Amino acid sequence: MFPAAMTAILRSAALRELESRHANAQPSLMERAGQAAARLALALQAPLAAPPLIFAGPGNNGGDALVMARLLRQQGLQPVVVFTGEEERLPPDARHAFLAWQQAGGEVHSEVPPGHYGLVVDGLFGIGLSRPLDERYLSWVERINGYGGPVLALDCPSGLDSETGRILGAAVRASHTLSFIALKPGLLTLDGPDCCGELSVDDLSLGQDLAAASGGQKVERPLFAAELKPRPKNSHKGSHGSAGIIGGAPGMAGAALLAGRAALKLGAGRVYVGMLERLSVDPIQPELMLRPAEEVLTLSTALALGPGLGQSGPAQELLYQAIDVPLPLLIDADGLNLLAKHPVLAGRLARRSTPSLLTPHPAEAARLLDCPLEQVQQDRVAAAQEIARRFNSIAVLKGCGSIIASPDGQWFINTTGNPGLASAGSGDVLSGIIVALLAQGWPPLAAALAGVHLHGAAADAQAAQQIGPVGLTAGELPDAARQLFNAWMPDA
Ligand SMILES: NC(=O)C1=CN([C@@H]2O[C@H](COP(=O)(O)OP(=O)(O)OC[C@H]3O[C@@H](n4cnc5c(N)ncnc54)[C@H](O)[C@@H]3O)[C@@H](O)[C@H]2O)[C@@H](O)CC1
Ligand SMILES: [K+]
Repeated sequence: MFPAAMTAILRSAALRELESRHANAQPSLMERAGQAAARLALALQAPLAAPPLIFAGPGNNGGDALVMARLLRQQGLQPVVVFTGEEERLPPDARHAFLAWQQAGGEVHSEVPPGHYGLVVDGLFGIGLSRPLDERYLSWVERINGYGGPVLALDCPSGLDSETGRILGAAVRASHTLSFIALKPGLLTLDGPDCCGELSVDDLSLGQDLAAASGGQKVERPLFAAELKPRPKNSHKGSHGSAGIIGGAPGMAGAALLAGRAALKLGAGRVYVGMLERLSVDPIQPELMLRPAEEVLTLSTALALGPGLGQSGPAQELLYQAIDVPLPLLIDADGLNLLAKHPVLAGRLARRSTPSLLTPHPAEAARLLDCPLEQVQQDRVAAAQEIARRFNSIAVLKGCGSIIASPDGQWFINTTGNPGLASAGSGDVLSGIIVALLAQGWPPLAAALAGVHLHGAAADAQAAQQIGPVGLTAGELPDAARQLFNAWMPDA
């Protein structure tokens, strides 16, 4: 198992609750945070050939930075501290750290003294950032980003909203971020991954409390490893389910074929593709069985509806019928747009007793929630949870740091993947991967987690060979995903 701290993601309310329960801990949580930061700085070694430049802000994040400065000084380093707050307005723990720094002989500066610095430490703001940066802080962030050497952000890169991953005016671009207690959603989604650099977590010895804390989890293989089962030698194609893909209106046949090819390569025993565009064979992948869409509804053991479906009358009718078939059902693309337009269909979906999965990108999510796109991106976790709740479905909100939410309130953030996935057809491949797992009998949440994780990991594997991120095509993903999936399987 992964240690809980590597996977737990807490929103600030849960973090504050944990912090207040440990308000009298010895050493204090702030002392532990400073120790962890000093340890990481020392481990980075090379940047310490010159003094570290440590920015300490007006709150407890600044307090962490001041503890760190004191501990580095004890190690014989000569940190230079720039303090941007007001001493008399510091919260108690940070004020204590401020006085301890002074008692240890440290000085605080209000401007950066000229000199050469080996490492810049960003202790301006953590989870307490509550409004966009003003001119003064914009200019501090610009200075930090213009420095050019390694930058270690404490808890969260300043300017990044740790709840949501939004940049509030400007944000520090760190080379390393050390998150305290647990991960935060904003580090993993939207703009967070571009700001954090190499992300690590120190649980400040609260690991025991994390399992009980209410929050989400980073998607890691142990979450679905129980479903990675070697195949019995005595297998036949009927043993591995039949994935059905419905979509492919005239002019959009490629979407359904991509999903079908992905489903085939992720191990569905049979793949039926029911297209509105009547093709008789996929010459690239003749294993795909192309059938009238209505037939696919009855032949499959799991369904994905939407890739290239269009929003015609027949498309709407197919969605209506698919909702009524008691099989695991994934809905993507125009299937989602139809759901958003037709509340009757949405109501029927929410009342289904077999599992449903929705895989919107942010614009589709906004249509489902009938809200502006910005509202979805302002809080991606909340948006995914609301879709899951409203449609009684597992929701996969795609984008940088895809969010997976289930109707029972669980939520997850996936961190595999790269900009190579931001291209046409990539979502169709994801649908194909997930429906293949559903067809093979995977529980729906495990199928969604594994599918999203694998899809991203396949893109990462391609990028590692310079087949991307620029120019990675969706058609190149299924082979890479297949290779990884087989590598992840335990030996028989
Ligand atoms: N409270 C605790 O027990 C612990 C807190 N820790 C640290 O404390 C941080 C949270 O501390 P705080 O709640 O004090 O919050 P921060 O230190 O993140 O910032 C809050 C301060 O910044 C000001 N502020 C917010 N947005 C601003 C803006 N845009 N421009 C100018 N000023 C702004 C607030 O008025 C407040 O003074 C965590 O991220 C973590 O680094 C750690 O030491 C672990 C323990
Ligand atoms: K920070």
